[in-house]
Amino acid sequence: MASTCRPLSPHLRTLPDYSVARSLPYIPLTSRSFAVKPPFTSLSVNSNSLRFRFGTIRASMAEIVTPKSKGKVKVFDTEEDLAVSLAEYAADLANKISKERGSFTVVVSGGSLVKSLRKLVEQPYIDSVDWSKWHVFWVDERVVPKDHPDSNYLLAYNEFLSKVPIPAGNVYAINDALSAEGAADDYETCLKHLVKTKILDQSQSSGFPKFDLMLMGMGPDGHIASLFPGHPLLQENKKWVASIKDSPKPPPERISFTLPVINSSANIALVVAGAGKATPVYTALGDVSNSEVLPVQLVAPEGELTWFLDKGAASKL
Ligand SMILES: O=C(O)[C@H](O)[C@@H](O)[C@H](O)[C@H](O)COP(=O)(O)O
Repeated sequence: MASTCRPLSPHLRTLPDYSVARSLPYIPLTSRSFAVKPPFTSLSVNSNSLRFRFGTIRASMAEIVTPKSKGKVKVFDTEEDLAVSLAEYAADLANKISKERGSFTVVVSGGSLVKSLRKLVEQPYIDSVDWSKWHVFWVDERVVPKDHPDSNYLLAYNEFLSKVPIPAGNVYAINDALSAEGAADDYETCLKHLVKTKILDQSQSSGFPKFDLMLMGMGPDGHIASLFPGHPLLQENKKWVASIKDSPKPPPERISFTLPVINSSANIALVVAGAGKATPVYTALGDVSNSEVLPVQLVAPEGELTWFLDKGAASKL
């Protein structure tokens, strides 16, 4: 069956003016030192320079290198610094991959992640990124109409998509006319079609789709996407997209990429800010052996994993 692979719903189809937010933020350069505890193997403090048309801004950052499977960990003084660096990371990756492959497949979550993408819609990226190559997906979506305040699509549309010239046909929102199960199947069919047409890569080793970049948040309980601690959906190893009707985080009905899809990614950025998430961050990155493995601890992509943390989220490391 051909997927509807819905782009923008009709009432949201008109993209507003995206030539927005051209003002430069002021980010003070500060220095910071971090103590290194096992299992970290090294730590460096440096400053990230971003050259803008009108000058240079700097974001202060410490980088921690963990044992390979835990990825690269970037710790920023502030969430503002984090957002600056995240924009540079995403734009660089997008430009490199778009040139190599002619398309760039990027997946976003809901939640605070979307706000952390705000620097991508500013200069220099608004002009320097080839937005026509972007194909945008959701790692999870709440099964609500697209104009519902709980919709991850609506959130991304308001904060990001409406501000950049990504072609409407490259935005793959769920079909909100279907049940959770139907929407998950439909989204999976959509992905299969995109693999066939070579817009979306496929992992040689797992056979699951291989997205160029997944940008994901993490909940305070260590959940990622709509994969929650102790939930049977964590065991799903055949489906690409699954439905859930008992999400502990409201609303209860959602669809989610499964772990094998997440872990087939070429790049994953886990973006976590705030002291309220320090405990699961410590569980995932510190030298902890917990009895119940958190979903975030199961993130182990084929490619690169990079954590973007602010100092609140990193405060227990
Ligand atoms: O639809 C959702 O609920 C999200 O996709 C979810 O996985 C989110 O990313 C985390 O819950 C983190 O959200 P916060 O960053 O807002 O805590």
